[in-house]
Amino acid sequence: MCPTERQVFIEHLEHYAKESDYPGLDVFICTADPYKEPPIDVVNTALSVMAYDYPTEKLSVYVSDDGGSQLTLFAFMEAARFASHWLPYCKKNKIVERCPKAYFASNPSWFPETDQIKSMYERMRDGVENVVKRGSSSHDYIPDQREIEALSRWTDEFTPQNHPPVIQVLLERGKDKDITGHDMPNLVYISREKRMDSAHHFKAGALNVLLRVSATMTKAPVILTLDSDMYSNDPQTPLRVLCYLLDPSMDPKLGYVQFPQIFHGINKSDIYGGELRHVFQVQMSGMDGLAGPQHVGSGGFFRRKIFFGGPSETPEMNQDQLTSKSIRSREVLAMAHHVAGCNFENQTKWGTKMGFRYGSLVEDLYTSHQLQCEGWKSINCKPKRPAFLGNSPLNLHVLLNQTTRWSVGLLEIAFCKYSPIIYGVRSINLLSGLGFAYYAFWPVWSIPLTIYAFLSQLALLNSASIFPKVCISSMVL
Ligand SMILES: O=c1ccn([C@@H]2O[C@H](COP(=O)(O)OP(=O)(O)O[C@H]3O[C@H](CO)[C@@H](O)[C@H](O)[C@H]3O)[C@@H](O)[C@H]2O)c(=O)[nH]1
Ligand SMILES: [Mn+2]
Repeated sequence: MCPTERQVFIEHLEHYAKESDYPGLDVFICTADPYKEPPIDVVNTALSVMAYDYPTEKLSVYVSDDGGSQLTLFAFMEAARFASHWLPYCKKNKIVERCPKAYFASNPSWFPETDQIKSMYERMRDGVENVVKRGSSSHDYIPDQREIEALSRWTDEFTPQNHPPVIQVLLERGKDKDITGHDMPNLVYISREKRMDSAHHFKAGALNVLLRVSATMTKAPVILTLDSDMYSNDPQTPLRVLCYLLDPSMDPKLGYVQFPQIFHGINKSDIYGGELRHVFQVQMSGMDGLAGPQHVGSGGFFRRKIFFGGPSETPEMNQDQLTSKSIRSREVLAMAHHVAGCNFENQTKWGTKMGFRYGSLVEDLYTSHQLQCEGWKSINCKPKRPAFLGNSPLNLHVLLNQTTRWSVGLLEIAFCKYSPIIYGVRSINLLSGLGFAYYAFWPVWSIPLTIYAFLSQLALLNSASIFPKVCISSMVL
């Protein structure tokens, strides 16, 4: 039991891995509602990771749109065009802040092309915001026939809860080039199939579709999960992760590297405690001193294989590599649509032994507990410059909604057969298990807290004493 803080030296990475040996990286970004999570913010998150200091031929970004919204797809079509200017701009000028919204808001140093890039960004932003305000994209503004066809899949029968899968490759590396002629990373939009009569399992279901679709296209050994509002704040983050994953002396059971969620825009007094400092700054370092921190939904770099069995098992994955084929080829797209179907998981181990686990709204804690019970370890990575920055609830209504969702999800974990107090007590060390149990039973705190909030006032009104008198003998204890 020893709270752990770690440090890596990225400049030493080159001593034990050449750039050509870096593993592929698939980034998963989830969004679920174009009105609650504005598409321009999701686009900013995607652009910030597309501009990572990582070999472009190894980088792919997959966006899951559970809102099944034409508006989000339209925003990404615009983003793909803007990316061809933004990525070379960042790399040429060694920009650190690669989320365009944050960059232009930060009063950046001015380069000769900054004015032009800024006005391009503003044009894209205004275009996307106007389309969201109007509620639909007008085909007159779209120059590309392929894009018009993609957007015309939104027919009258198409609703967010009932629609076929939509998968659109917006950028393909090796084919699409930026304005300087360099490759751009893959960018793929996915809206999985939804039917009223089949369970979609919320975010866990979306992530499992991303796991499968990416396996038909790129199958990178390393995966990063991000919420739509968590943009990258440091382009060197994947290299930092490689310092752990490629370290020859590292425990081979290391399954994932977790970054804390850090929020921006919280007011100084943080009246709702939205910073969650006890979780992200204190408890995760403590868990790191045991078997490792839990996954916190966003900012987790996973080895793909951990979703297919324990460290000693041979992963039950289809080994046929499709990576040599174009991701726009008919075969690859047919397979991708097939695995994004809502009946694909029937009678399979998805959600029980494979992928993100179903059964709790807090799928991150639930899945990472089970992964640790299977023997996987994790690491908490907390660099000085936050790797990601996200939004936290800024009003009481959103906060109460989030707390209710978390409480329901945590109690689902506390009282199921995978409850940390009964499941894995032998395979995971006792203190780690207690750590997970502490989270799972966290909503129970509401009972003593509510009593404490009312009892003293009621006692005062009724002139009753609730505390022992100083003179009684038990007070000595
Ligand atoms: O059916 C769904 C529901 C949610 N999401 C996405 O999941 C993410 C998190 O959902 P949000 O509504 O923002 O929940 P929060 O309570 O803010 O999220 C915290 O808690 C979740 C549950 O533990 C974690 O998954 C998140 O990473 C963590 O930031 C967002 O990007 C959503 O777009 C989906 O993709 N499909
Ligand atoms: Mn959120």
